[in-house]
Amino acid sequence: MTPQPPPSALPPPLLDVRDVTVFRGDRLVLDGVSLSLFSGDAMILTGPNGAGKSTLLRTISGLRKPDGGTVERQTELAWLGHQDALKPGLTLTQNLALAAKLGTGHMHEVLETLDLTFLADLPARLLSSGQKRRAAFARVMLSGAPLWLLDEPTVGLDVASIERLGAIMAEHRAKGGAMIVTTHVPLPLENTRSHELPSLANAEPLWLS
Ligand SMILES: Nc1ncnc2c1ncn2[C@@H]1O[C@H](COP(=O)(O)OP(=O)(O)OP(=O)(O)O)[C@@H](O)[C@H]1O
Repeated sequence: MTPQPPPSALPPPLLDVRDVTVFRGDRLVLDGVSLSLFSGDAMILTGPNGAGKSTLLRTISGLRKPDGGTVERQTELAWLGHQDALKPGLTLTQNLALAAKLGTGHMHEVLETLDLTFLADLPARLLSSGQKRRAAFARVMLSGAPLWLLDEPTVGLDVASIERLGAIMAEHRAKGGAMIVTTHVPLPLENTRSHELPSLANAEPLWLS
């Protein structure tokens, strides 16, 4: 007979970050950061400019390796960086075509949800900065990934768009997704957890032994 887990056993976290240390140049930016993320979680990553929020998200995403510690995840992720990464001469739909092909989201649905349908055939160079940010976020939705790493998703967004983003995030969590979000403005999200990164900017340069 297959042994069953005890009824009280918690499911494993979608993401488990243990004692992560990262240097940039000769500076220690992340010093032993640990956090876990479970299905339905929304974690707000806070800290002053330069505290290492983007560095942590890039490390979790696998874009850079930690100098110490481990990052374990049980699921696919989608990462939204500072750059919107849209090709100016391609239309919005053309820009999103690859993400739609590789992911499980539906282009029509995602454009509608983000109020981008009326811009679908416009070259990206003609989009406003807030529209570009929404377009970049469309890639995250198109991926269908359960784990979202969102680096300042609200930059350039108006109040209505921030409200819409909050609703999208809440729906993602309700479906079992999870996210880490860096932001310098309050988000319309309930029951969030927060993780504050201290600024190590004034620390003496250190070297790995
Ligand atoms: N390529 C690089 N080489 C060396 N140092 C870097 C590099 N990129 C970033 N840094 C440094 O790493 C530190 C953390 O930067 P990071 O962008 O992760 O901070 P942040 O908390 O996201 O800041 P912000 O709130 O301004 O977006 C900063 O001191 C920055 O100067």
